[in-house]
Amino acid sequence: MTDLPLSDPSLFTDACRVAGRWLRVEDAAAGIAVTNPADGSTVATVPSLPVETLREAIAAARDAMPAWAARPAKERAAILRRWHDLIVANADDLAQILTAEQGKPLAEARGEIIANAAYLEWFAEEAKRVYGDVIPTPAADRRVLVLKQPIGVCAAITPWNFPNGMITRKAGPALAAGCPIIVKPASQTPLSALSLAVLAERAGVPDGIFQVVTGKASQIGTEFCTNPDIAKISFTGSTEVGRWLIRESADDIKRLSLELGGNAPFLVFDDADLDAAVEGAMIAKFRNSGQTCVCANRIYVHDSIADAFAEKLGAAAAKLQVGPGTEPGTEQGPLIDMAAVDKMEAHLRDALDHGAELVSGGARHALGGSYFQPTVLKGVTQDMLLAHEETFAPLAPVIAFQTEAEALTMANDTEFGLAAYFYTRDLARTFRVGEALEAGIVGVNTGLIANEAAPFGGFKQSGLGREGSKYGIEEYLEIKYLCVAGL
Ligand SMILES: NC(=O)C1=CN([C@@H]2O[C@H](COP(=O)(O)OP(=O)(O)OC[C@H]3O[C@@H](n4cnc5c(N)ncnc54)[C@H](OP(=O)(O)O)[C@@H]3O)[C@@H](O)[C@H]2O)C=CC1
Ligand SMILES: O=C(O)[C@H](O)CS(=O)(=O)O
Repeated sequence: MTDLPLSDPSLFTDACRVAGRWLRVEDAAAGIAVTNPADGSTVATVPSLPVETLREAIAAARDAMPAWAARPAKERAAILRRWHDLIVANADDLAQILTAEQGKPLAEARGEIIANAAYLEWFAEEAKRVYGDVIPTPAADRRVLVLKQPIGVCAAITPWNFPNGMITRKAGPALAAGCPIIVKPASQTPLSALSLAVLAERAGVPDGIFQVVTGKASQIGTEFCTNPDIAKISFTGSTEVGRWLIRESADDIKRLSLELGGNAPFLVFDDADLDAAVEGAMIAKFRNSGQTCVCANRIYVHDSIADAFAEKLGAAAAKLQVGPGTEPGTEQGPLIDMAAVDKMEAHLRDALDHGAELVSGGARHALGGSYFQPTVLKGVTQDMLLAHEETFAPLAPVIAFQTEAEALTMANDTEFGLAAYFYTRDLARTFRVGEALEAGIVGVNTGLIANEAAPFGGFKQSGLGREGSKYGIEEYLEIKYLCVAGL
């Protein structure tokens, strides 16, 4: 079935999980080939399910929900916890599967899996703490009781950049709240989702509660948006598709959580620890080959240290070992596809044509395919393309600024507002800048900001809702109050 070096080969499956059955390409009219970006080889072919099968999955979720929601939270929590433990125990195998379809280095794949399995553990705990309220009312003979109830059948549409983690982030709170969830993973990276379904079954997640469907995105998206049995859609991906989901689901007023594009600014003030800022920028920019929604897209550095910062960043970037994710020592894998390379080159060319200077990198990598040299530019200005569009690739542009006010104006000059970062040792500036940045997540003296205890999500066109933390489960709950009279 696969030549990947797995301790447990049964974790690798090309079958979708629908209504308690495993459906292969033979059960569908067509298949979707999954390609290894490291060498272009075909890893597997998953089914392109017809809409009738998708409707079956939705009906199975609807039918399975009452029993799941009625189980004591402690029981749902125990199942989520078991699923978490199985993921952690099998993290090496899951990393192999992830790297084979996505390209990131094995260590990063493992990191993604462990860090995001933590959302299952976190929400297993939160399941037990979905508290209501008793509210005093203006009438002496009445009380208002506030209950929180599961929102209904949920659908998740997830991207290729975190094929494992974006699923546990959504499934954790949904299942904890008492909701079933149907996941449609990215067509480029469905195998991680399918392996999670194998482990969910082993953990005791009942049939219909966690299902994975693969197929034509627009067809699945339309069904999710228009099927009356779907109450909520949680999406991570491009802003364009996020807007489409809002429009398409408007008639049914579906609940939506949207984690969309970013264009994160990374500010380095003249009082910052320069080496720490370089280290943070390396993580915020080059993790996952620059393909994270919280990637530092624009690096603003005080004019007095901009050249020194660019040289240090360029030197660090030039040292990154580029190669197949499975090769020991690899720090940057291939980009997901050639379209990603084209976008990187368009941004690079535009910057160079308008006067930016190359500090390091700047070309496709000798390995060919979608490998690209980690690249650092200086002398970048705010009018260049890369200051306004998410590059989603290993391109680090350094833009000099003179004053804090100017840095903030440039940082906030975007329709996006997911993440922002800044480096300073000045306490007053920490609060001033932290409060002024228009972003849902602000990293202060760090380039790594996500964890299960924190609310992850954006301002402006970066989306709606939050994942993780005590706030994350609210996205999967409805508030109801009982007005009890005649007391
Ligand atoms: N916020 C983030 O983490 C991410 C941001 N992006 C940004 O988006 C850009 C484009 O990446 P891309 O992969 O095209 O992102 P998309 O938004 O197209 O894809 C993300 C997910 O949405 C699905 N999808 C696409 N069209 C529809 C539709 N009409 N209805 C329902 N689901 C749909 C995809 O399915 P399928 O794979 O089958 O097409 C995939 O599962 C990136 O360069 C980056 O800037 C991308 C990925 C993640
Ligand atoms: O791209 C994303 O969705 C996030 O960047 C993943 S992470 O930063 O939370 O790992």
